Amino acid sequence: MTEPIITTDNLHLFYGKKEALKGIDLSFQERGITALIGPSGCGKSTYLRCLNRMNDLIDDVTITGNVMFRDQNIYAPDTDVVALRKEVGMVFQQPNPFPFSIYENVIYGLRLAGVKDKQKLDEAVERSLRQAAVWDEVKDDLQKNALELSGGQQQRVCIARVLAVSPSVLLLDEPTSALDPVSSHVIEETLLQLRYDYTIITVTHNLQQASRIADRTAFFLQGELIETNDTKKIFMAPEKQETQDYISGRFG
Ligand SMILES: Nc1ncnc2c1ncn2[C@@H]1O[C@H](COP(=O)(O)OP(=O)(O)OP(=O)(O)O)[C@@H](O)[C@H]1O
Repeated sequence: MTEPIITTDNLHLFYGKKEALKGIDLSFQERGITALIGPSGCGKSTYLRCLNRMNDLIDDVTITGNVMFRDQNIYAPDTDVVALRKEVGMVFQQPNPFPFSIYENVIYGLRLAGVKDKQKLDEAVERSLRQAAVWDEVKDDLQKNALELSGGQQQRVCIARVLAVSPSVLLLDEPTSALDPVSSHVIEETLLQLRYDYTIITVTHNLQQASRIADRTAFFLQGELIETNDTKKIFMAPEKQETQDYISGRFG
């Protein structure tokens, strides 16, 4: 096995005095999809947000333990958080395009990074929209306001916006839960293609979705990681009783 791309080691997180993550040891190999599952409030989103320091934006959060991205401890004081979030990008539950054109949405990060070369920007737009499987639907009207697209198209433009800055890791927080079944299916198919090139970590409430798309699955309960394994094993032969109870619908 190669070195993991992300490792968390004894990761604890407190919101004020409330401990939301209770010492999570988990690592992710490069490429492929890992699903984070578990009942509401178990800490999935909190954990995901630790991986690119999104919890920094929340008041009164205390984090201890290590989060390594390759050989870099991302909570080290000298971490360049903007550079980190370029490498470890995030897509949220609600599609959140900016209120301007599809083109400008996709190149947003590149503009921030100072890229001005029109040909480079055009290439990045086409590459990213193709990878996000929305190019054919929008290529004739890239100047259209992204807010005029359907929810599913908006979400794929948001994925393209993250891909445009060439990340290594994609974090997705319930990326389909605000979408209709057809759009959700298209996003799932898109992720199944992207898994060959990117390390994808997705939070999902939808166990069928986890079993359809994830190579590996991690089950969280009350701030603890109960079990992680190949998805087939988690669903067919979990090692822990709590996992069995959860996937068979006994709680959550
Ligand atoms: N900003 C916050 N301030 C205080 N407590 C929070 C905050 N965000 C989450 N929590 C608490 O931390 C715990 C874990 O929440 P988190 O959102 O990570 O769970 P989750 O498993 O993603 O839940 P869901 O599936 O409902 O989104 C919960 O008890 C939640 O109430």
